Amino acid sequence: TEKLFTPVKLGALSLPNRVLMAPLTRNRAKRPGDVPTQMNARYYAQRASAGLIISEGTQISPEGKGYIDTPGIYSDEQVAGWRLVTDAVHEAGGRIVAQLWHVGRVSHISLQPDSQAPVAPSAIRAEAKTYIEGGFSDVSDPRELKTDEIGHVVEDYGRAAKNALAAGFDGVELHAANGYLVDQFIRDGSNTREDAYGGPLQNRLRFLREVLESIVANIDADRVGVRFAPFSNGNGISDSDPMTTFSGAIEALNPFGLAYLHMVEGQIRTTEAAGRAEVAELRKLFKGSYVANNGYDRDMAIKAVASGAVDAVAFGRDFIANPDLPKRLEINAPLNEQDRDTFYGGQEHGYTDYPFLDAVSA
Ligand SMILES: C=C(C(=O)O)c1ccccc1
Repeated sequence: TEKLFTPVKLGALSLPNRVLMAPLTRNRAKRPGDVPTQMNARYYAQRASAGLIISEGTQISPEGKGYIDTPGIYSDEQVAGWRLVTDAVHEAGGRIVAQLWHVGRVSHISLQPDSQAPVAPSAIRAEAKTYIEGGFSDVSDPRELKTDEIGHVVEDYGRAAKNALAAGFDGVELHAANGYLVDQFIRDGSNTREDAYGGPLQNRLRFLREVLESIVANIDADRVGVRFAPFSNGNGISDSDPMTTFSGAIEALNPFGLAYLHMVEGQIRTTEAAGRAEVAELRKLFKGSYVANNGYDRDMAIKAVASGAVDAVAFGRDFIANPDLPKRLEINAPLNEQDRDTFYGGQEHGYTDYPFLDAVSA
């Protein structure tokens, strides 16, 4: 059988196959309090045949929220809600890690505590939109985090990792991609700080290092993954030299002994550039398991894993529409049509009502 459908160990995580469910924001947490629900549990349990499920981004604090109805992982009620999800996934024989998320400047004052300005490394507004009550909106002007505030955000990541374990997750993935807070510190287009967190690359990587130290103080490093998107300009992020910046970022990961590096290989939400030469060069720098993402289809995924350069492939939108994606890929069955109108927000329709193959063939 193709290597894509064989077991793999990513750190301490033993997976039955290499078809992973990528993190997918679905904006279906319960109000008030951004709490995961039984409906979320059903959605994730339907997809338990994934080698590993990476949860949707879950904000580590109220300030870390950037879109309407995304779930948090900082309150007791949210932890109890996530417990419903992990129990359901485990009962269905699956494995799931929590993607720890802080949006930084990609937010709106209507989503912030006391309608305050979103926080960021520097007071530079992102050329980005978010969705709030009533629809899309430009993101708000952020304020710069004071040097002595940064430690509190670092602690919020550690607490979120502890909460993820308490909620029954098998591990965590640090969201360091797609122009959100960690990415904002790493890149020179969004970080113009003049303290120890800005300027030279090693300073811009300081926040990443401190956040990882805070996380691995609460959960074993071989249960921790990191997601980068070196070549994406999504959410208005930019860097003057992505290859140098992310070579340094990947080298900063190596001492931790992490479970995996997850890389969006091109522009987010497009399919260009997967497998580009620079990606192969960055891949070689990471001394650990590598999860590839960005528009892979069945043939590309089979080839990438068979080549040995890629240990697993994360599929996003295909997993929205196909709860039994690993089986469909293995037997090369047709995939369900994706309904983009129900990707973000709503209830069961377009969430838990996509058909399984046997339902279709019966
Ligand atoms: C968490 C997201 C990301 O990483 O791009 C996201 C947020 C809103 C819509 C789609 C995706």
